[in-house]
Amino acid sequence: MNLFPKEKTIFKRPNAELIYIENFYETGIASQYFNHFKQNINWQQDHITVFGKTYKQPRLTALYATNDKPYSYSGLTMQPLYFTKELLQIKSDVEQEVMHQFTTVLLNLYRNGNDSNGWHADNEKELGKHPIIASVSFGETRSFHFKHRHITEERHKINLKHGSLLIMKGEMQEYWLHQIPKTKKVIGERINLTFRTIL
Ligand SMILES: O=C(O)CCC(=O)C(=O)O
Ligand SMILES: [Fe+2]
Repeated sequence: MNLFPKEKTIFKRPNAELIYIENFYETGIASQYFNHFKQNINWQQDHITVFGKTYKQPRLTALYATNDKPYSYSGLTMQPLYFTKELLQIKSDVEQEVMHQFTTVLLNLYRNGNDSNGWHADNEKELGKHPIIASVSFGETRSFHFKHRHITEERHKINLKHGSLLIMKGEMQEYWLHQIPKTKKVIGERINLTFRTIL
């Protein structure tokens, strides 16, 4: 039980709302989760197809869900494994904060600064219109960039820290793109969990 109120930063932008909670998990707990997921998740390097060309994804991923619904993006279909006890605990912590139920978590392991996640929106049709996406980060801080599709001045960054929670809602996936760019800095690993709802 955390007796300190969690500090929330709310970014209200045209067609989007983001909420960032830096200390969602305290450092010690976040480090335990990092080590646990590093060892126990079924990490895979899948191939994606973009504009007819096939590439190795520049990070490792895994999919877990409370149902058997697959998740498809960039020409790739992932079949989920069933949630583990640790993933269920985090899902329940996040659900209490967001007041929304999730079915699925996509995990990303960025092995170093060369791993990345290119400009995209989480707008697959199985997520429904205007999905709520909750993203938990463990390990190395990485910069999360987001830009509006039509308003060029609307371009922002948030450093996603160890133990943080970022919530994306509203029309964000329709009007904005986001990415985790590569960095030339020599940095360690980062694990990210993005909770989604696929019914
Ligand atoms: O690693 C992150 O913080 C973002 C992950 C992401 O955008 C995704 O998996 O769709
Ligand atoms: Fe995303």
